[in-house]
Amino acid sequence: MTATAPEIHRGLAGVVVDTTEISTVIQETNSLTYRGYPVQDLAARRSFEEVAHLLWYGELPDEGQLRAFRARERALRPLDRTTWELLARLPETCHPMDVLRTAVSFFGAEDPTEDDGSLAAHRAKSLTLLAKLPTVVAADQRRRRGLDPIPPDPGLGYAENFFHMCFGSVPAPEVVRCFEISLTLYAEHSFNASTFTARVVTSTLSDLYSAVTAAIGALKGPLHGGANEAVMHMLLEIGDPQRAQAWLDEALASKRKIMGFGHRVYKHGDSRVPIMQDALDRLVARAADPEVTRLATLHAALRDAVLHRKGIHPNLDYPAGLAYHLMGFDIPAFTPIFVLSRITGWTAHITEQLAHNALIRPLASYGGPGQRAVPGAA
Ligand SMILES: CC(=O)SCCNC(=O)CCNC(=O)[C@H](O)C(C)(C)COP(=O)(O)OP(=O)(O)OC[C@H]1O[C@@H](n2cnc3c(N)ncnc32)[C@H](O)[C@@H]1OP(=O)(O)O
Ligand SMILES: O=C([O-])CC(=O)C(=O)O
Repeated sequence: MTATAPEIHRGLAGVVVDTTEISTVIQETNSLTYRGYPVQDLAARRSFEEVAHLLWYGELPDEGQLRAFRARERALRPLDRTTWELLARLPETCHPMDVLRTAVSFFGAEDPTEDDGSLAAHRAKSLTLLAKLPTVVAADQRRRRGLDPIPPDPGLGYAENFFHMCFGSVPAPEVVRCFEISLTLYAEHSFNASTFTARVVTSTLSDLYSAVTAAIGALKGPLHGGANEAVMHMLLEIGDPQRAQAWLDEALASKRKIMGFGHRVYKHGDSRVPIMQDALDRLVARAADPEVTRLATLHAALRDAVLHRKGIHPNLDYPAGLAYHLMGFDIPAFTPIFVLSRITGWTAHITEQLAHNALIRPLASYGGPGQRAVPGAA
C-alpha cells in the first residue's frame, strides 16, 4: 500500500497558521484594519504615536494616555556612549539595515531585564526600540554623508524629530504629514514574512531582541521591505517616462521581477496604495519642480504599463519609495524607515505569540536519496 503524498504549500501560500487580534487584511475588499479600525481612517485622522498605542494596547489612547506615551517615548530617544562607539565601528560599506540589525542585537546584550518575559518588560523594551531606532537610522545616514549626528529633540513628535535628526530642520507640515501617513500604513500587516519570522523566533521562548533582529533580516530582502529601495533604483535606471514601456518589455523578457508590484495576499490592488499615492501626489504638486514632475510621470507610466501588460498592481513600496526620495532621504535609508514603523507591528505580534504560544515547527516532505549505507559502515 502506498501512502498518499502530503499536500505541499510552498511559501506557506494560503495556509492559515494561527489567529490574531491585531490586524486583518481582507483580500476580497482589498482592505486592512488595525484592531478593527480601517487603516485609511487612522492615517487620515491619527498620529503615528496613537497608532502605535492602538497596536500595543488594543485601544486608541485618550488625551492623558497619549501625553504619557509621548513623554516616555521622547525620554528614551538618546543613545548611550557604548552604542555610539559600536555604530562608529561598523563599516560604511555595510547596508544600513545591517547597522540597525546590529544595534537591536546590541540593545539586547545591554538590557539587564533581557530574560524577564513579563508583559510589562515586553512593553518597555518595545517602547525603547521605537524611541531609539530613529536615532540610529538618522545618525547612520548622516555618517555616510560625512556629517555629525544631531541629538533628538524632545520637543518634537516622532515624525518631526526624525527629520530634525536627519537634516537639522523640520520640513513643511504637509511633508511631515505625508511621512507620518507612510509610517501608519507600514506599521502592521498581519502574518507577513518579517512578522512571521518574529513569531517563529518568539515561539521558541527566545527574547524580544532576538525576534526583532531576525525580523529586520527578513524585511531587508527585496521581495519584502527591501522593495521600497529597489523601486527607486529602478526608476532612476529607467530615467525617462518615454523609456518606461521599452524598459518593461525588456525586463519581462528577461524574467525580471518588477519591484513594487504584486503581493502575496492582495491580487487586485494593495489597500494602502491609494492613500499613499494621494500623499505622494501632494508632495509632487508642492515641489513644483520639472525634475520631480518627470519622475512622477515616469512612476505613473510604469504603473499603467505593468497593469496593462501583466494585470499586476503596485504595492505600498511603489509610492512610498518615490515619496521617501522626494523627502530627501538617501535610498539605503528607505527600508530602515520601514523598520521605524513596523517595529510596532512586530512587537505587538511578539507579545501576542507569547500570550498563546505554540512552538512553530512545520513538516517537510522528504525528496532526497533513499536510505543508503555510509561507505565502510558495517
Ligand atoms: C511591503 C511588502 O513587502 S509588499 C511586497 C514587496 N515586494 C516586491 O514588490 C517585489 C516584487 N514582487 C514580487 O516578487 C511578488 O509579487 C511577491 C513576492 C511580492 C508576491 O509573490 P507571490 O505571491 O509568491 O506571487 P508569485 O511570485 O508566485 O507571482 C505570481 C505570478 O505573477 C508574477 N509576478 C508577481 N509579481 C511580479 C512582479 N513584481 N513582476 C513580475 N512578475 C510578477 C510572477 O512571475 C508569477 O507569474 P507566473 O505565474 O507566470 O510564474
Ligand atoms: O503582507 C505582506 O506579505 C507584505 C506586506 O505588504 C507588508 O508586510 O506590509
